[in-house]
Order: sequence, then structure tokens, then C-alpha cells
Amino acid sequence: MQFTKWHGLGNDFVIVNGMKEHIADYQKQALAICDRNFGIGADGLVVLLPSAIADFKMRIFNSDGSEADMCGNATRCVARYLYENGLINKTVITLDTLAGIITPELVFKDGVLQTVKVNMGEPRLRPVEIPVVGSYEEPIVNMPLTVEGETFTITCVSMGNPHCVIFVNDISKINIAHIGPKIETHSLFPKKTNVEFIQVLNRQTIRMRVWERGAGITKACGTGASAALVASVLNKHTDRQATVKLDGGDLLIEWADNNHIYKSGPAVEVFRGEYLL
Ligand SMILES: N[C@H](CCC[C@H](N)C(=O)O)C(=O)O
Repeated sequence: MQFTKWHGLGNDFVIVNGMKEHIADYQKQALAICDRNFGIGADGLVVLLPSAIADFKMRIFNSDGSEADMCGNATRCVARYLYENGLINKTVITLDTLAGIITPELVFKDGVLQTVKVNMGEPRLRPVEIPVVGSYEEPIVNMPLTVEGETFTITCVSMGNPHCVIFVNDISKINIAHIGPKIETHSLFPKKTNVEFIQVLNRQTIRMRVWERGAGITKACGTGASAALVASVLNKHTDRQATVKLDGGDLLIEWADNNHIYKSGPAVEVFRGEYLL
């Protein structure tokens, strides 16, 4: 199977042109392909397929084999991949995902790619859309959640995939590898959740670390950064545009007046290869 390896701020993906390569069992192969010792190694497998409602369909599988609704960092990589391989001849691309139509734009200046700006669509705040279990009527903003005797205040946002955002005073003191999986699999979240820890630096800058659903600690999470900005605005910590400082680098996130979230950042191709299925 021909593949190409990309990353968005260190959140890395194997991208496969599903119109040329046949994968029989996506979940099983994603688990094998993403394994960093026995496979290629990645946070996720991205398969591109034809779509009747967008330029292409994008399916995303986490490294544990689970299928995700959306992946912000992967959308930037896919946009560059499609354009640079002549699979599309425009700079605004529509991708059909389980979270809806996502629109990345390749931003050039003097013929040089500056950034990839993605319209991530609208954040979903209704509890049923996260989803969470329980008879919550109002959006979950700054709600206490006790996990193993420790109480966190959570804000839940969906970007098509679930996010549990937690503000902390000192992010270096959080043992994400220990508490992340316990929140990811908490009974409040019937589809599990991505978990973002945020330290607010100022009204235009937040520091974020993430435990991703189905992938664990990653260097960056595009949907997570988007959810973190929304949660920061809801909790009156930041303005509606801010830089999200992740382990792998910075993303610029804006919650625009049209209620859409725009996320801008890099996408890098590292290598191409042939994987033996
Ligand atoms: N683990 C996520 C999917 C990948 C999201 C992340 N890599 C991003 O850039 O948005 C989930 O299961 O919802």
C-alpha cells in the first residue's frame, strides 16, 4: 500500500489515497499501521475517498483503531496533499467528514504557502450534542467533575467530536498520562471524550496539552484547540481570537461573527513509502 506521512505540529498521520489503495478492514489496519514499533507509526490513519457532496471524503482512524468524526490537524495535511499531488486544482477544498463539510484553504503569498486556514464549522454546546449522559439542559460550562477524589471544573464543547476542557493554574503540574484516560472514559461521556488542559497566559494566548480519545497524549489537536478557544471565551478568559500554544507549536484560532471556528496552522509532509498489508 502506497502511503505518505504528514504531521500538523507533530500530530502525525498516515495518509492513503483510498481511490487507489484497497484496505479491507480500516480499524484493524489503522491499529497495525499506527503502531510505532510494528507499523509505520502515527497518531492516526487518514483515508481519502470519493464524495458526492464534497471534493473528497475524509475518514479518520485513531491509533487505537477507533474511527473519529473529525481531525483538525489532518484537514490541513490533506489539503496540501491533494493540491501538491494534482488531485485538486483549487486552493479552497471541501472535505466530507462525519462532523460535516470541513473547508481548508491553502493561503499563498507571492506563490509561497503561508498557512492552511480551516473553516472548522460551528461549535456544538448542547449537552446532547457533545454527547454527555444525564438530563443537562444548559451547556456544560465550568461544571465540577470529581475523578478519583480530585475535582476538576469542566467545559464541554463538540467540534463534531467530543471535548472536555479543563482550566488549570499550572499545566506543568498536571499528570496527563494518569488523569487523561480516566476522564476520556468517564461515564459522563458515552462516546468517550478528548481531554484538554488549559493554562490561560493572557487574553490572546493559552497553553494547551491534550489527552486525545483513542490516541493518548499528542503533540497537538486541532479540534481540541478549537474547543479550547470556545471554552476560553465562554469562561471569559480570552478574546474570540487567540494563539493556542501546544507541545508541537502554535495554532491561531478564531471564533468568527458567523459562529464558525477558523483554525490556521502548518502541514508538513515527512516521507512517502510502501506498506506491506
Ligand atoms: N482523537 C480525536 C480525533 C483526532 C483529533 C485531533 N488529532 C485533531 O487534530 O483534531 C477523536 O477521537 O475525536
